Amino acid sequence: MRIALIGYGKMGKEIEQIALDRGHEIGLIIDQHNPKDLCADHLQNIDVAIEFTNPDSAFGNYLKCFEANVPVVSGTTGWLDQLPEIEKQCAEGKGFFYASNFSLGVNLFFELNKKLTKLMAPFKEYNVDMEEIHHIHKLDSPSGTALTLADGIIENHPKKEKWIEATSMKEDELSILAKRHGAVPGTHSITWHSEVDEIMIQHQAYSRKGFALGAVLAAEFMPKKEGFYGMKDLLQL
Ligand SMILES: NC(=O)C1=CN([C@@H]2O[C@H](COP(=O)(O)OP(=O)(O)OC[C@H]3O[C@@H](n4cnc5c(N)ncnc54)[C@H](OP(=O)(O)O)[C@@H]3O)[C@@H](O)[C@H]2O)C=CC1
Ligand SMILES: O=C(O)C1=N[C@H](C(=O)O)C[C@H](O)C1
Repeated sequence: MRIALIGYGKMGKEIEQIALDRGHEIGLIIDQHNPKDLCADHLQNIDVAIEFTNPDSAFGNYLKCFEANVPVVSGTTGWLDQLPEIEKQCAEGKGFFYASNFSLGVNLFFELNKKLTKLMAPFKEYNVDMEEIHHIHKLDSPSGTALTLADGIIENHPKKEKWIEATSMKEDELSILAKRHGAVPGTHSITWHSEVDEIMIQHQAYSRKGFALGAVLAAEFMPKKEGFYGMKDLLQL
């Protein structure tokens, strides 16, 4: 498979290594210094583009790939206000795969979070909050993963209506505390606490390898596909 890497930073480089190990070819590399190369001519022989850039660049990159009819796998976070336009283009025949987190472990953690929320919801003795810790270079906050976890709680808890990036005493608000520290690849913790005890579930990434492998597996899934896909389609969760 010929892959275009859009974004050649921490994730782009990790993905390149795994893609080469799995026998793929990197046909094009785009970063901030050469974004003009992201045009239909250069994308001609590309089977799939993998996009890991930043919240401001991602949407424009998707549209350029769509113009060239190249399906996109994207892990960039912080652009979801433009999701309706991407969904519209997918309904019209473009191919797009998005995950706030591509690791197998986090996607199992998403399911565990929903199940635990359903179990805890009837017990008013317990309230819930979330903490995420990432490296100091991260641009968006809370993380995309934290927002997916928050959706999993809000959809399954009758009292929680919205998340807030602060400590909240309000019953309808889910507090998310975002911390930035050193080179942490990504740690997410959810704590259900009562006056007498607490139950905590946590996912801690040891490196970016799990994210990168998931993105390459998604890329292998996407060539010639139309529509909007996510990890549930890939992992059949
Ligand atoms: N879904 C998931 O599983 C994961 C998602 N992420 C997300 O992926 C994104 C990237 O993360 P990470 O690799 O750590 O970030 P980095 O900052 O290390 O890399 C970003 C890359 O994007 C490039 N870039 C910036 N603007 C453009 C542009 N207009 N066109 C093309 N390339 C551009 C940068 O170029 P230059 O080097 O020249 O500045 C750099 O190569 C973030 O949004 C992060 O939250 C991260 C890990 C896992
Ligand atoms: O920026 C990162 O590094 C990460 N971003 C994703 C997110 O926002 O959830 C996934 C992972 O946590 C690493």
